[in-house]
Amino acid sequence: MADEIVILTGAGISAESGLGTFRDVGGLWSQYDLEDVATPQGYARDPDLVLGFYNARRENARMAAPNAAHRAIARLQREWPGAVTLVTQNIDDLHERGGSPEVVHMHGEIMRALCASCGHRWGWTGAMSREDTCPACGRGALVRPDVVWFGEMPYHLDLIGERLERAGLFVAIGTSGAVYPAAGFVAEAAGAGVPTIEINLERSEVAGMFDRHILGPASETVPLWVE
Ligand SMILES: CC(C)NC(=O)[C@H](Cc1c[nH]c2ccccc12)NC(=O)[C@H](CCCC/N=C(/NCCC(=O)O)S[C@H]1O[C@H](COP(=O)(O)OP(=O)(O)OC[C@H]2O[C@@H](n3cnc4c(N)ncnc43)[C@H](O)[C@@H]2O)[C@@H](O)[C@H]1O)NC(=O)OCc1ccccc1
Repeated sequence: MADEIVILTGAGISAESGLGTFRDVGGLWSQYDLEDVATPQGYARDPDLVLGFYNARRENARMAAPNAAHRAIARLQREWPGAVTLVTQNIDDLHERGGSPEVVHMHGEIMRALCASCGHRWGWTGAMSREDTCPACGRGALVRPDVVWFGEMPYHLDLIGERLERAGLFVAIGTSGAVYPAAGFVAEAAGAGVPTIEINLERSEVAGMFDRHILGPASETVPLWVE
C-alpha cells in the first residue's frame, strides 16, 4: 500500500550509541576474523572464543543507550501504527529500548540464547559459557547466542519479502550493503517499482540502486527525515 514503509537498519544506526560497526576503521572485523567468530564452523572449532566475543558485545549493548535515530523511528512507528515495518541486521536491542513497538531481527538477537541441539530459544542477559545447559532438553555445551552466522539462513525472510512487495517506500539506514541477502532488498524493492532512499554517513556499496541519498550521521539525518 502506498503509505507502507519498510525500513532496514544496520550497524551505522547504533554507531553513535557507542557500538562499533563492522567495516569502519577500527571496526569489529578489523579485530576479529568473521570466519572464527561468526560462523558455525568457528563455533565448533573454538566455542570459548565465540562465546567470549558475544559476551563482550552483549555487555557493550547492555551499557549502550538508544540515540535520536532509534527514537525517531519509534515515533514514526507509533504515529503510523501498522504502516512501518522495521527490519534490522543489528543484534542489539536499542530499537526496542528506543521505543519501537515491533522490530524484525533478521540476524537474531544478542539478548537471546539458542540451543544448537533442540532449537529452543529463550531470553539471555549475562555471560554465556560451555557449562550452560538448555532449560528445555537439559543438554550442555550447545547453548549459543541466538544470532544468524554467515552461511546460516536469516530469519523472517518470507515476511520481509512480502512487506517489500507491497511497500510504498524502502529506506536503508546505516548499512554498507556488503552482506546478503539484506543488501539485495533494495534491488527487490526497485524491481517492484518501490521508491528507495539511502540514509548513511557515506554512499554504500549498493548506492547506485537507490533513488535518493541523505548523507550524514543518523542521529541528525533520521529525525529530520521523520519530521
Ligand atoms: C561478507 C558477505 C559477502 N557474505 C555474505 O553476504 C554471506 C554469503 C552470501 C550469501 N549470498 C551472497 C551473495 C553474494 C555474496 C555473498 C553472499 N551471507 C550469508 O552468509 C547470510 C547470513 C549473513 C548474516 C551474518 N550475520 C551477521 N550478523 C549477526 C551476527 C553478528 O552480528 O555477529 S552480518 C553482520 O554484518 C553486517 C554488517 O553490515 P552493516 O550493518 O551494514 O555494518 P557495516 O559496518 O558494514 O556498515 C556500517 C555502515 O554504516 C555507516 N555509518 C557509520 N556510522 C554512521 C552514523 N553515525 N550514521 C549513519 N551511518 C553510519 C557506514 O558508512 C557504513 O556504510 C550486518 O548484516 C550484521 O548483522 N546467509 C546466507 O546467505 O544463507 C544462505 C541463504 C541463501 C538464500 C537466501 C537466503 C540465505
